[in-house]
Amino acid sequence: MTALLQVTDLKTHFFTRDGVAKAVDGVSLRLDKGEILGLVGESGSGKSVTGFSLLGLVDPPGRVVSGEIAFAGIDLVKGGEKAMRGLRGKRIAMIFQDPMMTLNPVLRVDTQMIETVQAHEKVSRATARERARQALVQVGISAPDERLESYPHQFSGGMRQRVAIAIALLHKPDLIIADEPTTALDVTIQAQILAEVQKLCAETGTALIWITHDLAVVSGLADRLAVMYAGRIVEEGPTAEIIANPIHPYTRGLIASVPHGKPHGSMLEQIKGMTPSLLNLPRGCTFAPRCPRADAACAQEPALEEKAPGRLARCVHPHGPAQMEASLS
Ligand SMILES: Nc1ncnc2c1ncn2[C@@H]1O[C@H](COP(=O)(O)OP(=O)(O)OP(=O)(O)O)[C@@H](O)[C@H]1O
Repeated sequence: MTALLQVTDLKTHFFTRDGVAKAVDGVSLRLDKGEILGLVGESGSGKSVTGFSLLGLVDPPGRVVSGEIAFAGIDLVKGGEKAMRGLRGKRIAMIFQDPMMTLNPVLRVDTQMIETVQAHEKVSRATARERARQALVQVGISAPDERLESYPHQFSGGMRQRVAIAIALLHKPDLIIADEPTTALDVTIQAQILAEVQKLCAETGTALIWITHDLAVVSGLADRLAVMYAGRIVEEGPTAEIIANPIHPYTRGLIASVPHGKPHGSMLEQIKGMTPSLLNLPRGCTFAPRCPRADAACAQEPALEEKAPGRLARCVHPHGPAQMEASLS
């Protein structure tokens, strides 16, 4: 089956005065129709830049230097801004952490939503308004007629994010890229929005890339996880399998630092050390200086390899089921 999205060896670098920051350095991803991928990693690992690259939204001093982004068979890197402009907002939509990246503070919600519909489709204002109304209902906003006549500042943070999600859904996109959209919201609202987005994607067959530093958020949402570290994917596979049995020591560290499901007051583990500066990456495995398993073999840069069926990891000392059991007992 042809993938909806096939990213191959994508490199997006920032050419700064202090040197070249390889924010995305050889990322490959595949996403099928309706699939949900969680892109996780600590701050600065290159998750957002990956998302922005897929939408052609990387600004100088950054640029996509090489690789291929095939969306529904269209090469977006070769096609450049022209190919992207026809898809962005229509077949590929983005939801940002700050809904005000989507919303215009000085326009009423109906004006913005109607304009969004009419930007890609020749429909009457009344039809566009009805579509906007339905989209608000879909994301759980009650009294949609009244809400349409409001300005963004008249909404709570959670409601504003729902409106931004409704805008992303207006054209029933094939793919939504969501960059930490619930991070600023309290946990109850987060859970509600996650459940709604999951339901909407299932209903419409929309694929989703959910970018987050919080493994707990995506563990119940994503079909597959891709874990990023210093611009690269270090582990990829089905969510349930990764959570139950992480292969890469970094993923294992991320899981150990999640409070979810652990008794109140229990100690959480921290991954030692700091994320490295992209301008000064260690040679070989970039995680080695923080890794409890590192030894001389890690001086060689590991490749992303299949360690078990459907399970990829970039590590020469991967955890396996046997070691997992031994270390947990
Ligand atoms: N405008 C920029 N100029 C220079 N370097 C940048 C710029 N934007 C991003 N970078 C580099 O890319 C790296 C990855 O950034 P990115 O925003 O993708 O990280 P992230 O994993 O999404 O983290 P966060 O959750 O904090 O956004 C940054 O650490 C920085 O080195």
